[in-house]
Amino acid sequence: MLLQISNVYKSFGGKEVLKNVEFAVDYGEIHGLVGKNGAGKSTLVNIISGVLSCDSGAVELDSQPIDQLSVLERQDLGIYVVPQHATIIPEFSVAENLFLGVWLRKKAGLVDWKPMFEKAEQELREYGLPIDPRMKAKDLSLVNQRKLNIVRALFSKAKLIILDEPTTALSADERNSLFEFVLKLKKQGTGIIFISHYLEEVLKLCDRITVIRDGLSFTGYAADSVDERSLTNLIVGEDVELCTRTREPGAEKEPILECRNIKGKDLKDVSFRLHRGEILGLIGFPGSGAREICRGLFGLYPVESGEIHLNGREIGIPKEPAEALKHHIVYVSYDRHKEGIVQQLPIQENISLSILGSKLKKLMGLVDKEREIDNSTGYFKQLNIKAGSIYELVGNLSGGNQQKVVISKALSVEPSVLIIDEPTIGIDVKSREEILFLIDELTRSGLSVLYLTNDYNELLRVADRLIFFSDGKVVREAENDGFTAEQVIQMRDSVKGGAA
Ligand SMILES: Nc1ncnc2c1ncn2[C@@H]1O[C@H](COP(=O)(O)OP(=O)(O)OP(=O)(O)O)[C@@H](O)[C@H]1O
Repeated sequence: MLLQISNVYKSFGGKEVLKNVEFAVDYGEIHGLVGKNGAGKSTLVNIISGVLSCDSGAVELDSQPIDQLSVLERQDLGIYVVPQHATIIPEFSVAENLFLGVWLRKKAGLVDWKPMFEKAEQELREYGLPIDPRMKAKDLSLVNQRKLNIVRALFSKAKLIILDEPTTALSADERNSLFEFVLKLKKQGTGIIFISHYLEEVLKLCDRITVIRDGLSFTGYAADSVDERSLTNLIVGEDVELCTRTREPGAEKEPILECRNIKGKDLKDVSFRLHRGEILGLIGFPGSGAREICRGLFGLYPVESGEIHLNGREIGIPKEPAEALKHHIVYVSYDRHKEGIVQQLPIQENISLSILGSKLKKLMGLVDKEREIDNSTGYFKQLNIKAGSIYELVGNLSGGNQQKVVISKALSVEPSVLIIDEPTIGIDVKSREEILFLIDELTRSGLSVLYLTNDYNELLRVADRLIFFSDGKVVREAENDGFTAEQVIQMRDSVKGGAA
């Protein structure tokens, strides 16, 4: 075995997270690590990489104990974590990123660019990522940024690579391309730990799967884990009901939001309507205008001209989120770390951030503390946030529970238009269904939703109508009439370039 973990126990201030975990990864094995939000997956990864030490138990690499080694010492032995959020430096070239910390230098200390680019080109080709090493990393697609992170680990002679939710926000095609890349690593003998909440891909890609539940581990061969449903039940410990929206046929079509000829950098001419109580699915490649209009409606993307009508009345184009919030238009960003949470603040203050200037405002700029606690406690319970109390720091929560805080913050505004961009990132199957049920329920009392996600299976379960974006315009509209994800991909691809 490459990695062997036995009897691991870890608690945080009396909260037992891992009680007795056994886990092993062989050379050339892809090992799936799954569990509910807060089950302890990241804690286990941190124990493997050396960020945390376990309270008791053993961690061995190549049959040698590594418990006492630091993160850097473990990296030298070949353990690398590729986090979900690419750790590349966007303004640096691909080569500079690849050799970060070990840039090739001339005698005078200056960077020796020519050999550095040549070596980078050679390494990238060798590891199956033939991209231009001179390119700025920010210009790479999301999937190539993730691959660059993996190549960086390989270049540093990684034996064990831990991929933390590597397919988040990737399209179906990009996911497949990443899978091929990972399978190549497996063939070369690299051990891989693959963490994901997308059980379909875990079952497809992994040789073995370990489920962490109630602090314990259960390992089995993927081929024996009958299907997604039985794996879901093992993770959650109970049957999960899937949310399927039951639209009322002939529901009243009262427009609530209308965008007319919206133009801006990547927005060439966007017009569409959103009806009261409707969930409208937005589909399009990056840069097609789908994400740009979502952000533009919340003052996070520059819109130069056009009209936005809300409830039949023209409102100005928001220049900043506060202006959109005044109209009860809220956006949940795909990037919770940059635009969703403040790690250093407790849950209750994070949830309140969107309503400090409205619902919670008291005379003389004071905050209505009682209302703040009521509001946060309500969402804490409703979204089943896993934490000791509303006073726990958000930075201490698991990723999925942080996302629930972001959604609570958005719902606190009592939005009339909720714009959600990859809302279920990092959320486990049970929580995802709870959130979908909640959104479905809120639309029955008038909430209207713009829903943007690459997960078309999820989108098709909840959207009433779909609009397709290409080249900064809406180029096709369709009622969601029992389409499959494959059909949606075909429709999306057929409109690329602007043809309806
Ligand atoms: N530094 C810390 N201090 C206190 N509690 C912590 C700390 N780190 C993690 N926890 C708690 O340990 C538990 C496990 O968290 P962990 O991040 O390992 O879960 P996870 O399985 O990775 O979840 P997710 O799927 O949501 O990312 C959570 O309840 C979390 O709040």
